Amino acid sequence: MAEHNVCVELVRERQKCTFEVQELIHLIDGGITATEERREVENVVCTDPRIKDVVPEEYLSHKERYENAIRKNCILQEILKKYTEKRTWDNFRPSNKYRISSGVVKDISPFMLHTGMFIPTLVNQSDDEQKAKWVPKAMSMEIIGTYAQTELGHGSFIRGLETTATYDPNTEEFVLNTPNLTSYKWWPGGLAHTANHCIVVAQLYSKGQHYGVHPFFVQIRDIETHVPLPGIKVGEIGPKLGFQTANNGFLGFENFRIPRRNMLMKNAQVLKDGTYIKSKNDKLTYGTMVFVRVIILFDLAFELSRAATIAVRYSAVRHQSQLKANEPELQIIDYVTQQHKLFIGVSTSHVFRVVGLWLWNTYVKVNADIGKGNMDQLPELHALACCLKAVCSRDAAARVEEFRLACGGHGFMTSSNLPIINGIVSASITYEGEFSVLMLQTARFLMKAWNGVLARKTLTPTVSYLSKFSNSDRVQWANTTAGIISGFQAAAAGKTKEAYAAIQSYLKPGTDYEDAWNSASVQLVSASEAHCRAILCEISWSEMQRLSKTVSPNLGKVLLELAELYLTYWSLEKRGDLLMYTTISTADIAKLQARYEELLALIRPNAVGIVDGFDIRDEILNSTLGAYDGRVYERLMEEAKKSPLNAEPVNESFHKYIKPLMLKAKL
Ligand SMILES: CCCCCCCC/C=C\CCCCCCCCCC(=O)SCCNC(=O)CCNC(=O)[C@H](O)C(C)(C)COP(=O)(O)OP(=O)(O)OC[C@H]1O[C@@H](n2cnc3c(N)ncnc32)[C@H](O)[C@@H]1OP(=O)(O)O
Ligand SMILES: Cc1cc2nc3c(=O)[nH]c(=O)nc-3n(C[C@H](O)[C@H](O)[C@H](O)COP(=O)(O)OP(=O)(O)OC[C@H]3O[C@@H](n4cnc5c(N)ncnc54)[C@H](O)[C@@H]3O)c2cc1C
Repeated sequence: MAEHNVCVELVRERQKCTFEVQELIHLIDGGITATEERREVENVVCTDPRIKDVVPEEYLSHKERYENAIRKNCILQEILKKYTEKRTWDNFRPSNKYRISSGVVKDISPFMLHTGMFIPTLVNQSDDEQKAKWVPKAMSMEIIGTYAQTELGHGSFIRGLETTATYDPNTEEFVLNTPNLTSYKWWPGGLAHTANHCIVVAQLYSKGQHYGVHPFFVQIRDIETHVPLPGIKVGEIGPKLGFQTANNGFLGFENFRIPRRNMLMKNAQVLKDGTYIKSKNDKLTYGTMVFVRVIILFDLAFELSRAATIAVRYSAVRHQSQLKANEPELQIIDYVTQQHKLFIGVSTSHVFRVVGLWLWNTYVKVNADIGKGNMDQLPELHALACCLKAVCSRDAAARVEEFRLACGGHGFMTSSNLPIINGIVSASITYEGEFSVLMLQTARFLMKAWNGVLARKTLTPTVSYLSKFSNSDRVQWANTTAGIISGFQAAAAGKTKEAYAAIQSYLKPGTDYEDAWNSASVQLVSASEAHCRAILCEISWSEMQRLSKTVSPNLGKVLLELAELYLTYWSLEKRGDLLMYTTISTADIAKLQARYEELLALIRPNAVGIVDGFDIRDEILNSTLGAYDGRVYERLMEEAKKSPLNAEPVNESFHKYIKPLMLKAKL
């Protein structure tokens, strides 16, 4: 970016920066080559003239917006394919594909479920022969798919799904049916008019027996004409709070037949005569959801980095109010309340990225063990993925909303892109497992772990701290990062113990365990949250410490400041818990508050440099407020002028309605 076009505030901010921004960019990307490759492909995509919209997408009708999203995403696929053929991008991460898609359409790609869930399910749930047949076609986009699990009547409770797949040994086919209105598939992204195939999760019946939900590979449209196949009822579910271009659909089946080998058979099988071969673990059917819950953390870190870049740059450009009489109006970033709104969001993006990588590595290891037949660590991975997906999505939505508020009125403009990012992030609290539902899954694991504590068993690594803090009432507090982490673990242990005790207290004679569980469930969710916060604090601190040793001292210092800010912010937010479960005093809290304010001041000079370190191109930011040059007001006006209402000085509604109204008023 040519520095001469940059507004004076951002030039000054960049001069103040105490570390090398390029070094931070390489750290986030995973190396210099990775940065170069990402930039190369972003450059090719974002400078393609076919990608640029003449009319901003938010002015298009619902239908036009979808068609435009498809057109541009097809160009993106074409470019990516061409480049992948040309060279091997060893360092080009899958997450970069997602990142680039934000430079193509502002909202969600209708192909997201193809990449995010259809392909992963084919890879993880098909046997070798099925994989060889389907995966190359899906990878090359010869076929386009989605993941159809949720129904009108059931989303969370997968065992309650109603779509049936009944095996007919005479023809060696499954017959798919949608028995009720509530059994219609409802929500899958790209299902409405994009996909010609999908993974359908349905209740399996064979030889008159019911075997629970299983995944099936189903073609729903003709490959040539795209017309829905006979027996398929498919359409779009309509506008939503966000995800306008995701093309979410509904789907019903009427005696729709698929070959026997279209059941994904890596885990369970149905033989030609209808004999059912059970999976080693029936929860492996839920494997794609675990995978997606893990990668959602990267997505949240990225969306937070976009919102942070917009709000921090804008806050450096924007001047408002005088702190002292006769002095110039302050850059709003110099108000400490503004720093309080901004910097925790910046640091949270780093925390989610490093914890996301840790979770990804855990996932890879556990998955490799599962491949060798060892399922021992699956419950721990499931419990981790559930609470991290739930808490991080909720936190990310709160942070994006705070960034929007930090931009005042202009943050409410669609052209700021904060409302669209808000919609994208809010959706993630619900999809891939609703917040409370996932938190209660982790709580199940915690209750079992507490049984282990009582039985003096050795606990699995992520809950081993429960044993350490099981006996003491209030844990000794220390105003250090190690002390904070111990404090969070003590709070998690205390809450787990209390939730466990609450269940026991509700378990009066004649009360079922499930009812006692329900009565204690507010406490169970609270225990899950505390456990998750302990993990976020412990892992982010150890990872940021490790990373800080791999970079220059100046950058290392900034990374540690961001990590400490995260710990200190959450200690202050959760001071009530710390007062209950540790010996923290009011004097200790005052010290934490003082350190927090000190950290805000330390981060302040580097704030613009830190968000520059996310290295998000203007085309991917899509924001009038966040562009690299800081020409906020010019861009707001340029975008306003694009409103179709500004194409004519007098709108015809004046003559049709307003004038008659005014004339009637005169009478
Ligand atoms: C290098 C990185 C690459 C990065 C690439 C980045 C690219 C980014 C690109 C794209 C991003 C992808 C974005 C994708 C967008 C997705 C859009 C949304 C899609 C969807 O929403 S699909 C639908 C998702 N639906 C759900 O999530 C439903 C939620 N419900 C459930 O999961 C379950 O029903 C339940 C867990 C709530 C309950 O199940 P149930 O069978 O009733 O089980 P229980 O009786 O409660 O428990 C039984 C037992 O099983 C354990 N268990 C449950 N689930 C699992 C599991 N998944 N794995 C392992 N174990 C499980 C449970 O804990 C119980 O154990 P216990 O009895 O206690 O021992
Ligand atoms: C933008 C978006 C995209 C989506 N994409 C897809 C897709 O591609 N494919 C697909 O299959 N699905 C998709 N979904 C569906 C999504 O996975 C479900 O909406 C989600 O799993 C929640 O299920 P539900 O809607 O049935 O909510 P419900 O389960 O009905 O939740 C409603 C309320 O009930 C509460 N509740 C439910 N069960 C319990 C319980 N056991 N204990 C306590 N409280 C409970 C919840 O906490 C919540 O407050 C998408 C959803 C959205 C919003």
